Amino acid sequence: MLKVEDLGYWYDRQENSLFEHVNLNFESATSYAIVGQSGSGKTTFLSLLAGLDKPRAGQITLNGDPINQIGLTNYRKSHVSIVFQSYNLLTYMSPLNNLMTAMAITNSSHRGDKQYAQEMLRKLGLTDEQMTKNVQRLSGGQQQRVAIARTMVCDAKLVVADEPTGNLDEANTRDVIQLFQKIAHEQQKCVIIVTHEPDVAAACDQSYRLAKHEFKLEQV
Ligand SMILES: Nc1ncnc2c1ncn2[C@@H]1O[C@H](COP(=O)(O)OP(=O)(O)OP(=O)(O)O)[C@@H](O)[C@H]1O
Repeated sequence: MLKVEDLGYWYDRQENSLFEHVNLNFESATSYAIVGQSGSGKTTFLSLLAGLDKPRAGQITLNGDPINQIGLTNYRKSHVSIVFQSYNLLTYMSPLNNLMTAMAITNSSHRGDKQYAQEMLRKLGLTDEQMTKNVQRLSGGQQQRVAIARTMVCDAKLVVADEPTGNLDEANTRDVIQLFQKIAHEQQKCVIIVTHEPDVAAACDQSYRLAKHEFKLEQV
């Protein structure tokens, strides 16, 4: 589904490239962990996959089409959902309105379907009362569930997450991993998670380690 071809990246004034000649395939209905030492370039790599930045070398294709030809704005809107460590919800809105807004902006096939959004939030453990109050009044675990529900109501087949469990306790981390597995296997999406946590990486179907400027497939 998503193919990384001869990818290279370096920041201006950086002496060495972060990575070069990276070739990887990411398939639908599969979850992937990206692990590696702090500063090795995991977040940078994810930002290229999400179309937030452009590669210095090589290209990324989605079902055979280079993402720069799809157009990065269009690619981000229609093909990718992003989950951040800090949730990145619209803080002046309720969980329900966060989902309704995301469905409208991304032109989801569920656009305008309030019942569907409520059903998803209920599935993720939010009560009817919680889904209509301001998101800032929810716990971190609940807010991350809302961020995950947001990816579930959008049609994008690629879900990328940067340290999605970084602010969560063990129980919430376990729940969140299970949700990502469901998104991969039940919604047939491609889920790519940058993580420092061995338990999160072990729960994914495949794991890649970024080390010494290249990615190695790691058995988990
Ligand atoms: N905007 C930037 N300009 C210059 N250098 C940057 C920029 N963003 C990141 N870097 C540097 O690039 C390297 C890789 O950063 P990146 O955040 O991708 O690593 P990471 O593996 O995700 O790290 P961590 O695990 O600590 O989050 C680091 O040395 C970082 O300091």
